[in-house]
Amino acid sequence: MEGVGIRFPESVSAQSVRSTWHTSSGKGAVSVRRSGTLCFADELHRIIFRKREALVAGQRSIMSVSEKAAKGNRVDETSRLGMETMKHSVLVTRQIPGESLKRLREVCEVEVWPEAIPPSREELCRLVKGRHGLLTMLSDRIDGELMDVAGEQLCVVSNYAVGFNNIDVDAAKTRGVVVGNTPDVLTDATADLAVSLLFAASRHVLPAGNQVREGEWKTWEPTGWLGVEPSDKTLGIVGMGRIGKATAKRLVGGWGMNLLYTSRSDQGDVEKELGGRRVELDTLLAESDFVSVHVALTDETRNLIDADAIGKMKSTSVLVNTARGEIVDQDALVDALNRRAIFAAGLDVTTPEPLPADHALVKSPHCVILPHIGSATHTSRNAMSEIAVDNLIAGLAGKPLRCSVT
Ligand SMILES: NC(=O)C1=CN([C@@H]2O[C@H](COP(=O)(O)OP(=O)(O)OC[C@H]3O[C@@H](n4cnc5c(N)ncnc54)[C@H](OP(=O)(O)O)[C@@H]3O)[C@@H](O)[C@H]2O)C=CC1
Ligand SMILES: O=C(O)C(=O)CO
Repeated sequence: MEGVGIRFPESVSAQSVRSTWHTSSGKGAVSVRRSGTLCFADELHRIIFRKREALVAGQRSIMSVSEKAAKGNRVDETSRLGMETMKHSVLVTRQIPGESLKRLREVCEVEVWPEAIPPSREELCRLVKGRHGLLTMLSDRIDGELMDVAGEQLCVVSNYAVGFNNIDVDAAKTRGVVVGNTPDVLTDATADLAVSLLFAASRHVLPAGNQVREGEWKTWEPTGWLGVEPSDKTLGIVGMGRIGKATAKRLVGGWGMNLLYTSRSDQGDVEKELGGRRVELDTLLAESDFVSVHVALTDETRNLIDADAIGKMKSTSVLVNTARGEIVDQDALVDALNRRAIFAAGLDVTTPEPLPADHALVKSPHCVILPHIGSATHTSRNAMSEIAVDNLIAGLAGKPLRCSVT
């Protein structure tokens, strides 16, 4: 019997290759050489040579079936065989830093969207067709419709972010698509930025700096640019997750702030370590001098900080948001800042992103807005690339993701 030249790893037994082929194709004699090459009987051999495309499609469906069966983190031999015998096709929706894409290219056919601006919905729909995996950005909306456009073979979406509100996780689950994210490695960078925003907003850092740039700095003013200080004041952390905790550690440890926080889950360790008190949101807003938002964006947290919530804050307080723009009602925030109902705000996230330059928040002298740069350090972004690629490769192989949200 002649060999068709499809190699499989030594770790996969000849018997399992034979039975995998038989159960998946339902026909065709097969033999397995010691060299680790799968060989087919004549007729099938000819078919395969004439219609190589069909073989690839067949293997794709083997993969798709086996990976859907492998949900629940089971790895089966078919998946491993598939990894060895075919090249998956993946789309990376933006250039990402670091070397990890080289690793991806060794196991997959990789297309990277080359532009700095994300693909439009229409372009994304065109690009995802036939892909087995997607490495996506937080600006890409990955919903059931898009997954259907991609096709049944899609098995993994690896988000280049810890937040995954851009992905319809339920739609992914029902389609047997696993979803990964990149937690932990960006926690310090994002907490550092939350603290930077807190100071920038409370000390007018940007408008004061602009005065110098614009040649408007006339003299030292005893009453100019007066701000507020965090030392010994009360910090309110909305959402005591990884970044919330890291932000609290910096401000409680460094500036001796008192800590209030909201959390659905018990955070006994935070109370022990930082002496914080878990309270209802209303209490936190009313008693805090600085409020920093760190909850994930979900249907329950959308507009969590609305006009009513902002109305409970002290007129001397500062609001910081590094989580997601949709968590804060921006119209209510504009109104509060204009009325000086709160002292200032520092935002790394807005809705939409980018926020138009003529938006009232951009124009407000009491609001500092950054272009969503919380995780933008070499260390964090390189580490995010590594995790995102690890997630993608694991998902294609039907293995448990390094960081999974499904
Ligand atoms: N600006 C930037 O560049 C970055 C922004 N982010 C944003 O920060 C967020 C937090 O990241 P991270 O700390 O790593 O995530 P975590 O999962 O550790 O923390 C998320 C927090 O959100 C809370 N939460 C989740 N769902 C709800 C809900 N329905 N109602 C109330 N609270 C809820 C969780 O509370 P509970 O314990 O009660 O479940 C938890 O405290 C990300 O989701 C992302 O949106 C992240 C990185 C960089
Ligand atoms: O990871 C996230 O969720 C971000 O917003 C950017 O790193």
